Amino acid sequence: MLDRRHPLLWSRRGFGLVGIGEAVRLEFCGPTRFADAASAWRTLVAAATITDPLRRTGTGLIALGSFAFSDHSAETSVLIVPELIVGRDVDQSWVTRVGAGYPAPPPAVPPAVPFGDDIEVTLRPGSLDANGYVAAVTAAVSRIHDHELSKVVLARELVGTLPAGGDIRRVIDALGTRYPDCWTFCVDGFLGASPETLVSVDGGSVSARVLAGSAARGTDAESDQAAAVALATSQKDQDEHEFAVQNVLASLRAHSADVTASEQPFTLKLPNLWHLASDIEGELTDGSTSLDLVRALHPTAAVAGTPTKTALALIEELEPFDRGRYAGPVGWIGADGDGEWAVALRSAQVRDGTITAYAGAGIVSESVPQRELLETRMKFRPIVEALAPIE
Ligand SMILES: C=C(O[C@H]1C=CC=C(C(=O)O)[C@@H]1O)C(=O)O
Repeated sequence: MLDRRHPLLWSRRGFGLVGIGEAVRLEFCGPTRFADAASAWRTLVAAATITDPLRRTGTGLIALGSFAFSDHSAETSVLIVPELIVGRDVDQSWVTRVGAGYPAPPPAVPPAVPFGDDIEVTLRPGSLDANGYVAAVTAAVSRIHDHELSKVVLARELVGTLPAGGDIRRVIDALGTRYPDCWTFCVDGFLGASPETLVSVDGGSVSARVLAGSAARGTDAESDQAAAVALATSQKDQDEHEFAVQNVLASLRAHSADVTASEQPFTLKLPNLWHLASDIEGELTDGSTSLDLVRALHPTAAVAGTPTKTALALIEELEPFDRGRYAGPVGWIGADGDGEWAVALRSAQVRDGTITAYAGAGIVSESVPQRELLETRMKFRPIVEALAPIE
């Protein structure tokens, strides 16, 4: 189903949107990228004639989007309206056709093209190797001890070369199969499987899933359970998590008077690690679209730090690379403004035969640099393993 050359996908469990072709491509950059995208989307929707007899999540006119993390990134942020959208939920499937003429011609879903050969890519450190990362974390901890900030999220990249003609649909398929509880996405060559919902808007309700605080899975049932309990009771992880929850609540309060977080974080089990997680819910009071809320929320403390401005400045100082779309918002928006956006974690950008994967860790005053390095290694696993042939 996925377009081999330009796969466009958003999916989790039984829900999925696949885009084929590009009817409209909108590009944005710089500090105004979210505001520009929100306003461009309103303009586009106002000019469109939409026939949507099903009127359910993901039907009608939609755009898939991916945004750069930093205001200063050289990476473009995009909203792509596919020519053809194939949607699926647990009980129904649909096809939406987008065209310049009206009425739109009947949808013709192209035949599925079989996957190409297995892909095998070895990823190597990019601009920050293991020692460089440990040094950056050490520097960050000392800045936290100097009371410049409370938390900063530091990332590193791994880089590899895709074999000529490599079919990245294999990578996307592996991510979706191994991480069914994560958002599997691919937009404009940027792909991944993220466990973190930045924001979801559905018929006036807003929700988010905040993640911060991680632990390795155990090697057997007993040690796995012990790892989850240790995470749930670790003061360091609780503190790191609380920064992230408070940050999201503060951003959403302006748009939802009754927004609340689950009383205690819970432990979320993923194949590669445990996370501390909190679900946040509320009713929207100001008619914001999902893109308006993306703008209000990004960057959260789970990917930047606390306070945000100081953390962003330290990231620019200590990370010798452009994060591109890693840790930026990725997702979709519909004509009514509803939509689902994830924080683009466990992700990689594919461009001109090169694949760059990213992973980071939240650094707080008790952080041990070598442990944070190991944590990033675990967070690379989804991408690293999706790039290895199935055994
Ligand atoms: C920055 C990443 O994870 C964030 C999300 C969940 C847990 C995190 C942590 O425990 O450090 C990070 O804040 C990443 O996966 O690259």
